Amino acid sequence: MRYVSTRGKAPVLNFEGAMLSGLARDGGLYLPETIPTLSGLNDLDGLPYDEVAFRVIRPFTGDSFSDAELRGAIDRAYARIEHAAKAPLRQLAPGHHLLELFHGPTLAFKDFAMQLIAQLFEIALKRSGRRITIVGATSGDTGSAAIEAFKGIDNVDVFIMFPHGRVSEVQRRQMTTPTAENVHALSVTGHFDDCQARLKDLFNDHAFRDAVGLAGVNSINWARIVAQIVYYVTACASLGMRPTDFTVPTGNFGDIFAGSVARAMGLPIRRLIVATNQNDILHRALTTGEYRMGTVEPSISPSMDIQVSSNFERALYLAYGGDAPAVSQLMDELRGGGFAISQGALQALREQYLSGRVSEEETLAMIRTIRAETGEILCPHSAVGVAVARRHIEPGVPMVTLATAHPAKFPDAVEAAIGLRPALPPHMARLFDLPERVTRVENDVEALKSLILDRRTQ
Ligand SMILES: Cc1ncc(COP(=O)(O)O)c(C=O)c1O
Ligand SMILES: N[C@@H](CCOP(=O)(O)O)C(=O)O
Repeated sequence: MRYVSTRGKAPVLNFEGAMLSGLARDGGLYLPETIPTLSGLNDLDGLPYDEVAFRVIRPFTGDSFSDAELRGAIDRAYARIEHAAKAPLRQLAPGHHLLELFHGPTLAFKDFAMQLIAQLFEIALKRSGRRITIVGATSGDTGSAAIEAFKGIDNVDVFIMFPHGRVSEVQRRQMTTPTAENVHALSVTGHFDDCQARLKDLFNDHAFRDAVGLAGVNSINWARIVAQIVYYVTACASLGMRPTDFTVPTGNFGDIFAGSVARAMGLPIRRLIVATNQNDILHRALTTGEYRMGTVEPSISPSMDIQVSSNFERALYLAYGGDAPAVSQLMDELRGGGFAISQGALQALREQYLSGRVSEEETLAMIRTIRAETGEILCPHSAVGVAVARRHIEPGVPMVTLATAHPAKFPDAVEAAIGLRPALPPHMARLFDLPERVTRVENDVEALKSLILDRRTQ
């Protein structure tokens, strides 16, 4: 399996190379040259999650990992997800199901991919003896999942940038309370897009990149996307492999893009619906054909307060028929504030994705409604998804909404909706008693570089 960059000017790599690179050297994102077909779809129902994960991920990894290495990594990763089904489906209403992705150690869907890639990084680094520096940008959940998954792993230093004052207190404490010396939480002035832009600046400085062995674990990393395909497969298997719709709370477009790869592998996914909060650039782009940046308004679903949606580049690459120069041109225009999608590409995108936007009031109302109707307490991101899904349910077609985080990660929003604060699970009971370790950093790439050079293990 060979991986190519969306911008067409980076070396073609195998799975391990693409995984350890994160962002391609030309600034683009890696994609496989072809998407493999998943055989035996009708034999998957009832199989353990780990077995389905092996069958889904194996075709992407090529000769990078032996079967035994991949199975071992999967077993160790998913042993940490505290639900027998790992990603259980819960019926909210006839025909509407919630795919619960928050039973991992940091209570968000990110654990599914992060736990696995930490295992794969460890195997690859042990084999090569290389040392790397992971830098990540987070609006709260990627960072906590990365710190949890990579803390204490040999040959890796981890630096996570989060926007100062714009993550929930639980998310911040998940990043600032671990004591492992190889992890560093950085509170950056600005918003998530600033963190993500600085991350790309670091990758695009090749001298720095090579000096520190820079690697990325955001969903710019193809290995993240691969691991996120698996739960679409288990959901379809549980629903009898019949045409099914999915609604996905969306920010960086990684989770929904994994759904489109699942469909390309042969899954009977009928519609993929992008659900955004008031930061609705993706909904506007799919509706109008114009991808134009405005200002980010902090919301009660902060993990989706994003304007530069990194994986949209992968979707554009496919919609433009693999025309890397066209994608590079759009990304240049994005630096000036936005771009217009060609008619042909817009039509191709609309064949792949529908979309909807949910206001703050609608999000709160949906948390209340679902609590009253079913007893389930949604996190605000999942509530955005459920609200959009309910506009699109059609008789006879199951709708699955991805529940991307546990409500206890966002107690203020939940309390504003239903007047109670959901309890953290027992393994996080001491979170508010632990001392925090965090460094304040300006939104400045040179300041970040010197901090990383200074703190990383030599
Ligand atoms: C809880 C939660 N829901 C939804 C999203 C959006 O997912 P994606 O960035 O893959 O679109 C995120 C952040 O990524 C998140 O943390
Ligand atoms: N919502 C995310 C933003 C980063 O997303 P990623 O999937 O690209 O890592 C977060 O919680 O950090």
